[in-house]
Amino acid sequence: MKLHFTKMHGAGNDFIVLDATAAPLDLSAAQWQALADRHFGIGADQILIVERSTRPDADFRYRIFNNDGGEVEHCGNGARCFVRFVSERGLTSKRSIRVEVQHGIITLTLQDNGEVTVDMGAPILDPAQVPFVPGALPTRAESEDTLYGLDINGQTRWISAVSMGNPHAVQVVDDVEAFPVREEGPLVEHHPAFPKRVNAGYMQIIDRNTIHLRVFERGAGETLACGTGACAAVVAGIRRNLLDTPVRVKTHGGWLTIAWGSATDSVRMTGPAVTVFEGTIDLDRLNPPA
Ligand SMILES: N[C@H](CCC[C@H](N)C(=O)O)C(=O)O
Repeated sequence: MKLHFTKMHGAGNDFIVLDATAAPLDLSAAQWQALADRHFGIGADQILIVERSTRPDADFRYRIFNNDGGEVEHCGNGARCFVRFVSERGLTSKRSIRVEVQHGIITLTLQDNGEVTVDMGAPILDPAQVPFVPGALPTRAESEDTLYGLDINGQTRWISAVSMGNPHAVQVVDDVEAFPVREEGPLVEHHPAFPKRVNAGYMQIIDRNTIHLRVFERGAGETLACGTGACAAVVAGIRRNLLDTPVRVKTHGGWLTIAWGSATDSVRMTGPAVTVFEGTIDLDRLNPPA
């Protein structure tokens, strides 16, 4: 089965984008994983599926698969690429579109300078909805936020639990480049207090309007940037009274700008969305390792 795809990235977080507006695309988790494999397939952090929405209040539907083959609720960098994709392929003449994701409707807008702004909706702060089950974990109040102490390799790591539709555990660290993100990230990702696993964010506060951020993503490992992770980190930093909106977020793949007014406000993310190349792949020839 031949598949036409577009390879894109948002601040270095890279995607295979597939147009399923004419016909549905339902592959197995193993096939998604094979497509995203960087040696046996095309290679990407996530796969984005573009569909028409059946809802009257949305133009498109957006499905996301991590490179481990699992379907997830949201992808912020992917949302920016989504609107560039539908615009470049002539699937819409609108510059601002409403897109149905698992947890609601988001609005994506192509800016005149080529960047994209996404209204990501309000953060979800109720632990049960993250989902996060703190149980008897130690807690610490800091301004409006409640921090939870995870035992990671015998060290207590204090995290904020935030959902942007997908789960995030955000830590503040002194030096994000020196921190053992790749060693500790998987331990946070699979911590039993997160029944659906979790994206592990590590932010260094540069000043009240600037952070450096690394994210060990659920189902993908450390990526060059994580859009929902940047939103979750800024929400946590503002609630801890460490940051003021708007916040510039430096990632290994580039800069994002995140704005958030208050608890019920939407988080607004602005950043790049780049089309790298297009191609065709024959699914029947994909031979991932057993
Ligand atoms: N790994 C994430 C999905 C992709 C999020 C990220 N690439 C973004 O830009 O938000 C999860 O399992 O929730």
